[in-house]
Amino acid sequence: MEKDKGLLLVLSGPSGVGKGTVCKALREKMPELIYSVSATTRSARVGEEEGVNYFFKGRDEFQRMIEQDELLEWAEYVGNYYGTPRRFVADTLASGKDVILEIEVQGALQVKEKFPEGVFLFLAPPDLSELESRIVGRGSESEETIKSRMEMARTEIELMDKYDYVVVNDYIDTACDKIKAIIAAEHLKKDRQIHKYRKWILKEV
Ligand SMILES: Nc1nc2c(ncn2[C@@H]2O[C@H](COP(=O)(O)OP(=O)(O)O)[C@@H](O)[C@H]2O)c(=O)[nH]1
Ligand SMILES: Nc1ncnc2c1ncn2[C@@H]1O[C@H](COP(=O)(O)OP(=O)(O)O)[C@@H](O)[C@H]1O
Repeated sequence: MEKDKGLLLVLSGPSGVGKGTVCKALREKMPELIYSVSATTRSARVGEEEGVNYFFKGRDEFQRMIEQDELLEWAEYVGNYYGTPRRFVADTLASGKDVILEIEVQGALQVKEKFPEGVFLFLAPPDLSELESRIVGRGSESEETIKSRMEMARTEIELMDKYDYVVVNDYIDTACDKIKAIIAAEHLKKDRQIHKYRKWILKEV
């Protein structure tokens, strides 16, 4: 019999909302969750490692990956390209494990077109002023970039209703707990475990 496929989870939302932070905390709480490492043309930041944070590519190599259909989705974001290697996601799902993609909104919507059975989570800020404080607090952007990220955030928030779930990132721990509960519920639904529990309670197994 074919092994059950894992769940494809897509965590998205505006820049600075806390996707990276929440995803890291979630992976610590759920080590069984497999993280998809993206390819990007942006240069590595201090402390980032090839194959761990990203696969760092030149523009030509990235273009080749697009042409050879090696990416499940890709997007240009603030002057750089980002994309999800297709093969890794397909192989991991086929082996029965859950995969999480942490990607921006344009890419998430492309995945939804190709893979509607995925679980699409939008991480939302408690409000726009808190989002701005987080971007400013991170200290990685110039004033001009902050302004363009805030403008982009408004457009991205407009697309929130295309997602299956909206999780407000008020506190990292509670956001993680909400995502964990969503994953558990999606498994129950997918694996039809409710039937198994019913039989078990009625002592039919
Ligand atoms: N579409 C898409 N977006 C990605 C991918 N990998 C990362 N991103 C998103 O690209 C944006 C910029 O990422 P990065 O340069 O690491 O900056 P930071 O996440 O804002 O610190 C973030 O919103 C990431 O979630 C990918 O494979 N595809
Ligand atoms: N729940 C939260 N409460 C307060 N600050 C947060 C929270 N989640 C993330 N942050 C902070 O907000 C900033 C942006 O988070 P980051 O994970 O880099 O966002 P993204 O990956 O969405 O761009 C970081 O400085 C991070 O420490």
